[in-house]
Amino acid sequence: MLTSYKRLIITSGEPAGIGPDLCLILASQSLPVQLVIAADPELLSQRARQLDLNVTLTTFNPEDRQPAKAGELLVAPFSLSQPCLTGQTNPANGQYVLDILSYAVQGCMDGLFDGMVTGPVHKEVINNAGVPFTGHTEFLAEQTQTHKVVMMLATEGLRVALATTHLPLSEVADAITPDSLEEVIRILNADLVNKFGIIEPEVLVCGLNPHAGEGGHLGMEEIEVIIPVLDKLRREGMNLKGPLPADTLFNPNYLASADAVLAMYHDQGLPVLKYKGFGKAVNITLGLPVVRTSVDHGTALDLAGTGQASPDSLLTAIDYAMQMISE
Ligand SMILES: NC(=O)C1=CN([C@@H]2O[C@H](COP(=O)(O)OP(=O)(O)OC[C@H]3O[C@@H](n4cnc5c(N)ncnc54)[C@H](O)[C@@H]3O)[C@@H](O)[C@H]2O)C=CC1
Ligand SMILES: NCC(=O)COP(=O)(O)O
Repeated sequence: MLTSYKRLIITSGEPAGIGPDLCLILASQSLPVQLVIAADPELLSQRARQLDLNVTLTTFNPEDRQPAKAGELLVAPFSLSQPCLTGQTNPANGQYVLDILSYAVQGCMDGLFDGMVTGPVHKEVINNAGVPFTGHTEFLAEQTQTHKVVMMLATEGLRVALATTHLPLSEVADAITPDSLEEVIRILNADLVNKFGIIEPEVLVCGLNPHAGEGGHLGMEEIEVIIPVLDKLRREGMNLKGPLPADTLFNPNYLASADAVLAMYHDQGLPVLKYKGFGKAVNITLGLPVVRTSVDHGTALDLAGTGQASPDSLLTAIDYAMQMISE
């Protein structure tokens, strides 16, 4: 019997951070999927020596589909602009990080890969390299010419999606318009159904202001924007609760029956999610034409090359991607 294995591209992220370490740790096990690591092979060899890991690096051949074998990494080779010092970022290598991401997403669009799993990047370094960059989420939307995507993080027992992504706090209220909120909820609802198999998802929607505006005494966005959008979508049959005060929503009574929480901004929802599941959570971009999952953590420059970085979130991200690409 001929088995065709699915293929995931893993982007190794910021070279000075723990991304390369985690890719090397992946080689400690076999998996029923082909993993291709996009990275500089010299960097991987250097980091493997630092970590005392014995890993064979083989150049990726698109004609060959084999599952990931313990002890070996398939590498799609890229070259750093300048040698990398472990733990020390260098803007000269910012474009390397972006080239890898572009290759991965284009490969997914072209059918070379079935999905992409991203290692952590350092947003500031890429900006210091002269390229405006707020995050993978926005970059991948742009590269795939997708008008709207939604960031959602998930861990055991909790999913948190965001109405806005990487925005200065001062711009958040203006960014939550009736149209944008409606689009976000439609994408979230559709992907919970289509990608997660939930028949009638229940979504808890946070207010923007303290106590969800306290009847308009602490802000008008709930009355002017959020409630009308929720009412409209409820009339179409969506199961939406809220707007609920974000400080009391994250309790077992509300969460027991919920399939996801929609927070209005990054730091309203993600601290709760990361408190519950940091290191074992996954970041998923909803609404993209390709499957993209990611680690829940950053570059952890302090841990690069030390052997102390946990691969659990990367493994969770691979696991989610495998579920999302399985037919
Ligand atoms: N997926 C991505 O590309 C993400 C990138 N970042 C970027 O990472 C950079 C650093 O961000 P920070 O806020 O310092 O967050 P961070 O996640 O890199 O570090 C926070 C703390 O968690 C620890 N940590 C992180 N990952 C770990 C792992 N796998 N195993 C064990 N401990 C781990 C670190 O040592 C540190 O103590 C920033 O530039 C940020 O934008 C942040 C979050 C996600
Ligand atoms: N807090 C999540 C995060 O910042 C990662 O965002 P992205 O790079 O996946 O868009």
